[in-house]
Amino acid sequence: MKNVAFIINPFSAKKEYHSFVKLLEDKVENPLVSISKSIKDSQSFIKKNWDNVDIFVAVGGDGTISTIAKELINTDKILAAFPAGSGNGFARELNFTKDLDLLLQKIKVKKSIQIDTFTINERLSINVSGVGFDGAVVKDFEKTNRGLFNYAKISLKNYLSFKPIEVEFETKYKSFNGKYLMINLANTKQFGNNAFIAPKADYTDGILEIALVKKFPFYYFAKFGYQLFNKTLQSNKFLTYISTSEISFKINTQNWHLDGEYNQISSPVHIKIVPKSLRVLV
Ligand SMILES: Nc1ncnc2c1ncn2[C@@H]1O[C@H](COP(=O)(O)OP(=O)(O)OP(=O)(O)O)[C@@H](O)[C@H]1O
Repeated sequence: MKNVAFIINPFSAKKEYHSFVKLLEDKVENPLVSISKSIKDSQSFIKKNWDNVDIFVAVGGDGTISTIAKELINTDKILAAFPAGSGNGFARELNFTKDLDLLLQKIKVKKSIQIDTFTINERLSINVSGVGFDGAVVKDFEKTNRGLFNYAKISLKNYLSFKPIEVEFETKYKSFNGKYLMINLANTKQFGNNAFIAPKADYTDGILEIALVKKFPFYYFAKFGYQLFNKTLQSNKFLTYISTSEISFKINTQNWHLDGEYNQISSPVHIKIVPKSLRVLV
């Protein structure tokens, strides 16, 4: 199998990493594999193999996929994924599964589509990013050994004491000014683990769904959770959506997560969709 490279993040994919390589070697003769110990490792591997690789397969979670996507934006190179993270939101939305045979079949056919990505003060996001409560949760979550259980535990622990963030939008959207639990920017429908924050999001429409979530009473957690996993948040009274290709606002926190990775971003923020900027294997 020529022109394909597999970039494995041994941190997100620690459980599957050795068995994945073994399985790959059983099915593909001399696969081009890189075990990436850092984002820099991935970047230099991609640079070194740029001319002889058409499809870069990220083996890891959304954070890994995002760091590899960054190198492929606005080029003809194709991104693929073998999901091995804790949430795998992007991989789920783009129909990447743990079925290696299926992935190899798709690689053979080499069909791709161009999807939107977006930037927050020039930093790239491909899936769902957010500020406020979930930014703070991700900050604490990164100190644990990850997993859905730790995520739920940290969320509940932080919730009661969390002070809503204050947001002041540009003139066009000033009617949305106010205090929020969190603001999520959704290019695809889900955070990961089939938690659908924006059931109407479409990664090919040139539009970003901005989910504005008000702080709800603690007893409401179960209902919010139910609707989140049931794709019915659209009707939730604590939630409003703005559909736009570009937006700016001032905000009194720097706690963001970009595709699930904690980031500090200074206010004001400018968010912009980059239409059809990433080629993805389908
Ligand atoms: N290309 C890369 N090479 C090595 N490490 C990376 C790379 N990209 C990201 N990382 C680091 O690996 C860690 C885990 O990444 P990743 O987000 O892929 O897994 P996850 O959090 O388990 O999955 P998910 O985002 O789907 O929940 C992060 O701390 C991240 O900074």
